[in-house]
Amino acid sequence: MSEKPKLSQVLTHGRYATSFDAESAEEVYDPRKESLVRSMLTEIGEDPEREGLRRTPLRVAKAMDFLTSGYSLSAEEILKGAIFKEDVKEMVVVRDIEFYSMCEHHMLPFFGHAHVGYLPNGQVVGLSKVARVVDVFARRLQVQERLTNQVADALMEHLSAHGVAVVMEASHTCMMMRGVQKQRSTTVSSAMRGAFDANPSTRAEFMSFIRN
Ligand SMILES: Nc1nc2c(ncn2[C@@H]2O[C@H](COP(=O)(O)OP(=O)(O)OP(=O)(O)O)[C@@H](O)[C@H]2O)c(=O)[nH]1
Ligand SMILES: [Zn+2]
Repeated sequence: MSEKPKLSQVLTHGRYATSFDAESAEEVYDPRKESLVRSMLTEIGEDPEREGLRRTPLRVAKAMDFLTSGYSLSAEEILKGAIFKEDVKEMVVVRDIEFYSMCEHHMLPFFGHAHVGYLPNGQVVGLSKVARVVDVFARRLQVQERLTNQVADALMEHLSAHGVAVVMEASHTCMMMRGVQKQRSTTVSSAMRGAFDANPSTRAEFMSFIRN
């Protein structure tokens, strides 16, 4: 795709197309969001017309759409068609799935790794879909605890598994760049469902997999 599309450019998530304002010959993507970003730039004392910032409202609008694209996706859509019968009973763990989300308090990034385990009940899921489900919920405004629970509940619902375990470890830039300014603290959250909740040895096995 060329840098400057002739008339329109459909983004990968297909929500908006870019076009050109005939009068100013400026690329336009989402006029309302771009206008809000321009106002924000003015409010913080910047000049939205200076060269380095001219395309910033458009870039920010596109970035925000990507970072919140999880609202228009569902775990069900991702998982349906990716679950297949397999006579497996042993625990499956996908670990170190990197994710990027935004805290709903400050709209600043928090990011880290998710570890997801499940106990199959006669069917397994395509492994990439586990990571995609993490992204569906991460690309929204979140708190880490809710994100962790949503991933666990979605997998539990659609896999008909004996159990699901999710552990997330993240750094919150709202605690690093501002506020309490703690650079090295990380937050760990967990959600245990089914056998992982009921059975300490199942939970311990999962924890041993993600520690090594
Ligand atoms: N539980 C939880 N809290 C979060 C998460 N992300 C950010 N927070 C916290 O949300 C809280 C918001 O509290 P407020 O006191 O309203 O915000 P604030 O005045 O900006 O707080 P400080 O960050 O302490 O300056 C802060 O303690 C943040 O650290 C998260 O994912 N989970
Ligand atoms: Zn925050």
